[in-house]
Formats: sequence, C-alpha cells, structure tokens
Amino acid sequence: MTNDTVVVVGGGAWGTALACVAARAGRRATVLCRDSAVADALSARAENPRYLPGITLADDIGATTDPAVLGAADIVILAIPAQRLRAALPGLAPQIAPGARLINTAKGIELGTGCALSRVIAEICPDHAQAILSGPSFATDVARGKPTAVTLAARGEASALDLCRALSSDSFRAYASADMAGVETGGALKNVYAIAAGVVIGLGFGESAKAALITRAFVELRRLGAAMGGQPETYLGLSGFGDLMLSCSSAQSRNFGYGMALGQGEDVTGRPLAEGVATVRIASRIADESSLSAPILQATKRLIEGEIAPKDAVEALLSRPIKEEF
Ligand SMILES: NC(=O)c1ccc[n+]([C@@H]2O[C@H](COP(=O)([O-])OP(=O)(O)OC[C@H]3O[C@@H](n4cnc5c(N)ncnc54)[C@H](O)[C@@H]3O)[C@@H](O)[C@H]2O)c1
Ligand SMILES: O=P(O)(O)OC[C@H](O)CO
Repeated sequence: MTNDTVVVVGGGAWGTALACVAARAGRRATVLCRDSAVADALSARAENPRYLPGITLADDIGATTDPAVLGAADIVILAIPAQRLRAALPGLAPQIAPGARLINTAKGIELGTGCALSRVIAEICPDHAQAILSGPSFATDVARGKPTAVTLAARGEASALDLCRALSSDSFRAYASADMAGVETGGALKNVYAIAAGVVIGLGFGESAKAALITRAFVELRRLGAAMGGQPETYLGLSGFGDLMLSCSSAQSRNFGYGMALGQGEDVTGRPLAEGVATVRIASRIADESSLSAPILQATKRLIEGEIAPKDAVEALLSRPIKEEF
C-alpha cells in the first residue's frame, strides 16, 4: 500500500498537530481547513494562531480549503469534533480517492443516535477502510514534537500495523490494535470522567479524592466499554487507562477544565470544546438501557444538566451503600 500522501480534515488544534506527525514521519501532509484565515496562516507562516498560538510548526505542511485535495490522499485523517462528523462527511465523501484509508481521531459517541463514530463513518463512506487513532495526546505536546504514544486500531492487524508505520517517527509512536470498539469507546468515555475529576479538584477535595475517583472511573469505563463491544485488555492500554490518566490529571484537558469550572461554581458557557458534555448524555442513556451500574457517569450527567450541585453529586457517591471493591 502507498502511504505517501496524507490529508488531515480539520484545521483545529488536533488536525494541525496530526499534520505535523505525518510530516515528521516523512509523509506529504496537507490540512484541509474550513476557514481560509487558518489555511493562509498555516501556508504562509507555518502557524495556527487561532488553535495553537505561539507554536512554530514544521514548514513542510500544506494547507487548503479545497476538498479536491482529498482526491490525491492515500490516508485521510478526520480531526473534527465528534458531533460534527455526520454533517461534515457527505460534503467530503465524494472527493475522497477510492483506495484511501480513513483514520478517525474524534472522541465521542453520536448524541442523537448513540452510534459509534465508526458506524457513522461506515454509513457515509461504506467503501473506504477505516481506522481509529486514540490515546493520551495533547495537541500542544504533539505539535511541539514532544514524545507521545497512541493506539491505532483497524480491522485486521496488518492494516493497523501498516498505518502505525506510516505515522510513527522518533517523537510519535503508534501501537497497533485490531479492537476498534475498545479503542473508540475508551477515547469517548474518558472525557466524561475527566469532567468528573475536574469537579473533584474544582471543589477543593484534593489529590486523594481524585485518585479514588479515577480508580472507580476506570472500573466503570471498562464495564461500559465491554458492553459496547470493547475487549477487556484494550482498556488497560494507551487508549484506555493511558488517556483516562492524562485527561483526569491535567488542566490542559478541556474536559478536566470544564469540570474544574463546574466545581468552582463558574459559568461554563463559551468554554472550549469539551466533548464529554455530549458523551455523558448519550452514555447515560446507553447505561440505563443496558441496566449497567455507572454511578460516576450518572452523577456527572445530573450535574451537567443542572439537576444537582457539584458538592451534592460527590456526597451522593460517597453515601452509596458499602460494598466489596471487586
Ligand atoms: N486537541 C487535542 O489535544 C486532541 C487530542 C486528541 C483528540 N482530539 C480530538 O480531535 C477532535 C477535534 O478536536 P480539536 O482539538 O482539533 O478541536 P478544535 O476546536 O481545536 O478544532 C476543531 C476544528 O474542526 C473544524 N470543524 C468543525 N466543524 C466542522 C465541519 N462541519 N466541517 C469541517 N471542519 C469542521 C473547525 O473549523 C476546527 O478547525 C475532537 O474530537 C477531539 O476529541 C483532540
Ligand atoms: O482537551 P481534551 O479534554 O479534549 O483532551 C484532549 C485529548 O483527548 C487528550 O488525549
């Protein structure tokens, strides 16, 4: 398979960082932007002042707003928000070269339908093979070339390994997986628990409480993920435990920051993208429908919907009946 040409859809923080990844791995990389000001800044100054201000990017990244660029791509990386994917894809699909492989990097579950994003992509681009890249990785770190490792899942180990080789470099290491459902659900659900961890810190409950929260969140994440089709061991890896740990422990995470603001009683309107807000709503419905116990997820949903105050949500979790840990 030829993997020379990579087009990244989405000129935001993550799309820009992934174009740097592809360029560092020796690929010809172009960002397909929605906004011409972003495309112009990327092309002229190797900068994305709107989404990655102050970071000088590799100067061999191309940028355009013309979807015709998809016709030359061997690999198309999707880096737009999860809830925008269904609306964006029909305009792109007819332009994508027939043999191109798609790699989704958005983290979420479709709010209106409960569909995994891989299913949304399969519905709109049924003839294209697809893969998922997910793991502990902040766009600012990746764009700066700091060492990062992720999981890349595809149907079939050979395809996953081939894509890993196409994108890995001395600063970015992708591990192959054949468990698309496991990688996808881990990335989506960790955002919910990052909000919850942010709430704990925002309330001033401290690091011990946060460690307890993350540990119990991991139990829930594995339970929910398994019910959605993931393999148990996948959640122990970079796209599961790795991303949960990163997102629950750093204020760089937009989801953690959203939770911290909630915990501090701040107004959260207009904050940067926190995909856990949509995911918690649909994941809570999925958990209810399958009678799965997910108390942290359910408390986070009630908190986000304004049904319960942050302090009361944590107290409700602590006052549940005493039971065995496992
Ligand atoms: N930022 C990170 O560190 C990071 C890391 C891993 C994964 N992700 C995931 O990547 C996805 C994108 O996140 P981001 O950080 O780049 O967000 P962002 O807010 O920085 O950028 C989003 C980009 O998507 C574009 N966009 C939105 N709707 C679109 C549409 N309908 N058609 C075309 N483009 C559209 C916007 O113009 C913008 O360029 C999210 O699902 C996120 O979870 C982000
Ligand atoms: O800023 P967040 O919370 O969307 O997290 C970004 C990445 O998903 C971390 O792996």
